[in-house]
Amino acid sequence: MVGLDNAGKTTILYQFLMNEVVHTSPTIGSNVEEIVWKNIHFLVWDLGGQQSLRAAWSTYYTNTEVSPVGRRQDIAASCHVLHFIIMVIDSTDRERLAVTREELYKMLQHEDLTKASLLVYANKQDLKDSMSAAEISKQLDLTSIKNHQWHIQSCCALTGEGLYQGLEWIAQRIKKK
Ligand SMILES: Nc1nc2c(ncn2[C@@H]2O[C@H](COP(=O)(O)OP(=O)(O)OP(=O)(O)O)[C@@H](O)[C@H]2O)c(=O)[nH]1
Ligand SMILES: [Mg+2]
Repeated sequence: MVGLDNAGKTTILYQFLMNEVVHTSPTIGSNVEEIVWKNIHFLVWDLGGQQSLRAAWSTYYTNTEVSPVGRRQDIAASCHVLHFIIMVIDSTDRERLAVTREELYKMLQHEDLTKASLLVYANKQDLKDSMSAAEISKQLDLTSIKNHQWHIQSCCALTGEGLYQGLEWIAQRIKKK
């Protein structure tokens, strides 16, 4: 799970895990949690989005299924593992959408992510000056993405609205494989 700082990644992760809004501070490094939903184990890596930390994102692209916890390596070895990119966007952050776009296309070109599908969360829809998913999709030129499956989902991490619809899209993609 990637995206610029302040997008709401950590808030989303813990909303999934605990059904509540936790107090966050900017992530330095990463958080990793396992979310189980509809019998699917999502091992979610939440990466810090500050500019100085973005260069480190690519170090997570390989072997994302292997966590420091040995038990999960067993799970990874015995199960069908698929990789997804979840990109979280602060839908009010118009000024930095171009930066997000740059980071997104850099990721999609990375050789370790050629098979990854992309879920974009247009977060912070509760704020009245937020851009719609359609507007963000247009600005990011998502329709130009041909080599990756993608989907954009509007959401609000504070209420949880839209979050599971995003996971549902991932679940559907898993079923089709
Ligand atoms: N209004 C509103 N605020 C949100 C929403 N989601 C997250 N926030 C707030 O946005 C701020 C940043 O959230 P984080 O989850 O820490 O952001 P992050 O993407 O993890 O940031 P980094 O760790 O620096 O990359 C916090 O104050 C959150 O409470 C949302 O849907 N609506
Ligand atoms: Mg964070």
